[in-house]
Amino acid sequence: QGLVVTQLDVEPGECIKVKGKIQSDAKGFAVNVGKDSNTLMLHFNPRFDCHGDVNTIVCNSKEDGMWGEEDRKAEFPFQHGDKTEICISFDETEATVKLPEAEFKFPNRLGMEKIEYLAVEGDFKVKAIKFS
Ligand SMILES: C=CCO[C@@H]1O[C@H](CO)[C@@H](O[C@@H]2O[C@H](CO)[C@H](O)[C@H](OCc3cn(Cc4cccc(/C=C/CN=C(N)N)c4)nn3)[C@H]2O)[C@H](O)[C@H]1NC(C)=O
Repeated sequence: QGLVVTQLDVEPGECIKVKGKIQSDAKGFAVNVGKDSNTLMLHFNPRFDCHGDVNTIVCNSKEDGMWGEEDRKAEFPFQHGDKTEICISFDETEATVKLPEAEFKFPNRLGMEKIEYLAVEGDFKVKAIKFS
C-alpha cells in the first residue's frame, strides 16, 4: 500500500502536486484522486509493462467500486528512474494532469465537486506532496 491522504478538501482550480521518483525497474504506478478508494474521479495509471500494456497511460474512473471505461493516452512521457512532478487539478467538466512535458485531460464523469482522497500506488517513491 502506498501513500494515502484522506480528509482533503481540494476544490476546482486548486492543484495537487505529487513529486517523486519512478523506480528504475518500474512496471507501473498509479495516482488516484476522488472521494475514497471506491469512488475515484481519476485513476492515472502509467504502465511500463503490466496487464499486457507497454509504455501506456491508462486512465479510468471508479464509481461504487466499479471501474468505468478505460481511456488510453497516446503519449507516454515517463522513463524508468525519472524524477517527476504530477500536478492534478479539476473543474466540473474534467480533470487535468500536468507533467513537465505533457498535459492530459480526463472527463469528470462523476461530477465531483471536491477531491477528498489521494493515493499513490506502485513503483513510485513519493518525495513531496503540495496543495496549492
Ligand atoms: C484484456 C483483458 C481485459 O481487460 C483488462 O482488464 C483488466 C482488469 O480490469 C484491466 O486492468 C485493470 O485496469 C484498471 C483501470 O481500468 C486498474 O488499473 C486495475 O488495477 C487496479 C489496481 C491498482 N493497484 C495498485 C497498483 C497500481 C500500480 C502498480 C502496482 C504495483 C506495482 C507493479 N510493480 C511491480 N509488480 N514490480 C499496484 N493494484 N490493482 C487493473 O487491474 C486492464 O486494463 C484491461 N486491459 C484492456 C486492454 O482493456
